[in-house]
Amino acid sequence: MKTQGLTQTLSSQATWPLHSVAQTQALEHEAQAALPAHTLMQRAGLAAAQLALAIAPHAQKIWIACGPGNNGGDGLEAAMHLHAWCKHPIVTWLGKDGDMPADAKQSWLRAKDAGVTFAEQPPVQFDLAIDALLGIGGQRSPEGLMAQWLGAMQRSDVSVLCVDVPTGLLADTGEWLDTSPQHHVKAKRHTLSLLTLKPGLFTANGRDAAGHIWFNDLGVTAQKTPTAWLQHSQPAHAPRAHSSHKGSFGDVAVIGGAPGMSGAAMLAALAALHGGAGRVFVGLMDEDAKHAATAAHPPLMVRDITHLALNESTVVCGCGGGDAVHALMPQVLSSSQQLVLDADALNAIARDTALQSLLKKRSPRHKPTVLTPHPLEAARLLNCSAKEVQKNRLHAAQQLANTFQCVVVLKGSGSIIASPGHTPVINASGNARLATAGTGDVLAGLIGAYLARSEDPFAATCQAVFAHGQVANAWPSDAAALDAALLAASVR
Ligand SMILES: NC(=O)C1=CN([C@@H]2O[C@H](COP(=O)(O)OP(=O)(O)OC[C@H]3O[C@@H](n4cnc5c(N)ncnc54)[C@H](O)[C@@H]3O)[C@@H](O)[C@H]2O)[C@@H](O)CC1
Ligand SMILES: [K+]
Repeated sequence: MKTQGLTQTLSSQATWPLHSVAQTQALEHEAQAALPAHTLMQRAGLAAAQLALAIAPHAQKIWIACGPGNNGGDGLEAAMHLHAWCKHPIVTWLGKDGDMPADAKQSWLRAKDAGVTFAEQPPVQFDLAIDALLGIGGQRSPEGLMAQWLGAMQRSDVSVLCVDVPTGLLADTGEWLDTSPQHHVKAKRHTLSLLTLKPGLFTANGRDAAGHIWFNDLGVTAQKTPTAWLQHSQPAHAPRAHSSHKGSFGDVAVIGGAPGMSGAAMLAALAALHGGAGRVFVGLMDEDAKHAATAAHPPLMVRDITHLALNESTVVCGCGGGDAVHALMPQVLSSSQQLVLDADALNAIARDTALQSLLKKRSPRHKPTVLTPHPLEAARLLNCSAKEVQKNRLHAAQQLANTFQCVVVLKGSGSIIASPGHTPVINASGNARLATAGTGDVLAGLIGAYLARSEDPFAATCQAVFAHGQVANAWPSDAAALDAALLAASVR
């Protein structure tokens, strides 16, 4: 077993394994059995103290809020180091003598012996706060003193370093233990994930709660298949061969754009074009919009829907389709070689069990399908509420994928890509710039382009989702606001 692990920022690796709370606890037990007692907590505390110095090198007064369990023990260990390094840590601690885990008790005794300052209340002024209240053992909503201390941290402008997990966040799902407004986090935040990276840090409320994420494996290597993978970057596109031609990169056919909504289909089509599809056909449902669309975008081939070669194309269906798209769905589901279903196409399927049967038949016929629901569309397909979907996004995405034998992209902060037989992926790119109308249409078109030139629908979908988010990440802060048209023109 390695010695003290290294604290890393996530940019050093393209993908990261994410482990559930149960897997992390099993790993912790194994490692503890192989190491001298108390080793892991000492490593955790040292890593937290070192990171505190790195993120706030000039901080003198450091408030460390410690909870009753081992997360609090990590905070107490950190306090000892900061004290030894001539900083001024002040610990407020919720543990009770005689009623605490053995590791945390040892740390408490050692911190007292070392002369660390303990206080009943947080200091009025502090330069850095360390949240060591709850980690992966948090099971109920913080209340009383713990809630007060969390509120004080969250109201302060001072940076907060969360040990392992932001207190109150469920490490498996990224849901808050409660929905109280104290979670509107203001301060700059860092989270040091210990032993493993947990999925809840990257999806649902996790990204806002955790801020900048750091990882230290405490010198322990996780061997088990992870619960999910984090996609943090992606390989550059392979260069196009000189001999390639428009047929080398596949045909995408976009179907949608009912009267008044042709813009949505055009966004998807433009994204497919800029995303590298060889040829992009558009079957607009709004007859009156066809001329204008052809004139405005000559590279797109606007056609009658009945003239599209569905059985030779990657079809993107549903963007701006309205209720009228329902009538087209039996043919789209039966004939399309590869298929991306978005928006109104998903709503049509959710309402009609006959369409659901057609969708389920596609996979056995080797016709890959990608569904791109946002949480409400996913809820309609799963016959539950959007709240239930958000409660466990990994589970909801996998359930949809298994039910319909499709690749599923569950959109939202930390989009999830699931497919039967694959470990799900959480996408790390993207930000709130994408929270604007039409970005979902762009994503559907881009997935179409990536699918059209790939043999592996799951990998192609993961790459397209990452590339879509990456445009928002790279968008200059002083440039015009990123709208869907700019996004469609910028995707690659
Ligand atoms: N045991 C060890 O050696 C190690 C522990 N580690 C740390 O230990 C953490 C897990 O420790 P625990 O399993 O003790 O769990 P936590 O410390 O996360 O919290 C569990 C404790 O808090 C109490 N609790 C839960 N919700 C509460 C609430 N709302 N209000 C008040 N009390 C509440 C529980 O009754 C229990 O006593 C990890 O997240 C990590 O920070 C890591 O440092 C790895 C090594
Ligand atoms: K914590």
